[in-house]
Amino acid sequence: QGCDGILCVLTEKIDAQLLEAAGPNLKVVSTMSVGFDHLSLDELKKRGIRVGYTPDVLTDCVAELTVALLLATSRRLIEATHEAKTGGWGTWRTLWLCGHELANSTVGILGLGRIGVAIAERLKPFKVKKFIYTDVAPRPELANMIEAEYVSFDELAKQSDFLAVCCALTQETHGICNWNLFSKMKKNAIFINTSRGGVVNQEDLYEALSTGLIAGAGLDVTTPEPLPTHHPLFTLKNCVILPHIASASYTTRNAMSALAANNLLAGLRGEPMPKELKL
Ligand SMILES: O=CC(=O)O
Repeated sequence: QGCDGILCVLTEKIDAQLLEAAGPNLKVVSTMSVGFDHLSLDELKKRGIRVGYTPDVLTDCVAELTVALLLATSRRLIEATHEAKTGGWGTWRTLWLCGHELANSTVGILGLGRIGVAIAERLKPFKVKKFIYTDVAPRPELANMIEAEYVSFDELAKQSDFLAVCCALTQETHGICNWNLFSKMKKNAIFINTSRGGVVNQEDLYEALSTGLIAGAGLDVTTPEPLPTHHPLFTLKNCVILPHIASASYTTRNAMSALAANNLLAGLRGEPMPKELKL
């Protein structure tokens, strides 16, 4: 109540109720995140409150984690360490713990932005054959950087050996990764999500993974967060779940903190913010 600025993280909902409670002094909301689906932008705009966020500084870190999660899922690393530790490691067996490799594969990106480009740049040296992407419209400047081809949503589903979700959570993308998508994907496909849990219909994903419709999924984000430990997805060997750590390096979290603080201070002083969200 009565505060001039709010610095928040992605788990804190900034909605009408909170803004009402804060009252008319509130000038700026600064979130320490690139995502802003936890902010009611209409309500903020209506009240003339400025918004800061932290794009760019986390791109490399998030892309790196996405590649790590993709490899952990496709090469079954979590299962493998578990087997090694718990006595499952017997004689060398021809097809034991086989996974899927990136060489000669098609990688699909759902929502091509800075992070999608950074992921593709990192995957290219693994000898990926082709990058494809879909978005609301073609994004030639970004796509040219990674020689990615624009395809329809259906083609993305059909052609991808690896599918990385990199889009923001909006009304349009809510639940977009559902049975319609999974049922068109290849049996060997690996689904990776480091954006927001809300883009995935988790019941459909569970069905797809447990019936072998797709080969595996790596999720850094879920609904809800934390995902309850009894959630069915945790029972699946072909589902690797991380606790939303994509930007968790010391360097990146320090950069995000500093940027969020500087956004807040600039907003309070009525100066241009280093990274302001245009409302
Ligand atoms: O998920 C993390 C972020 O939005 O920064």
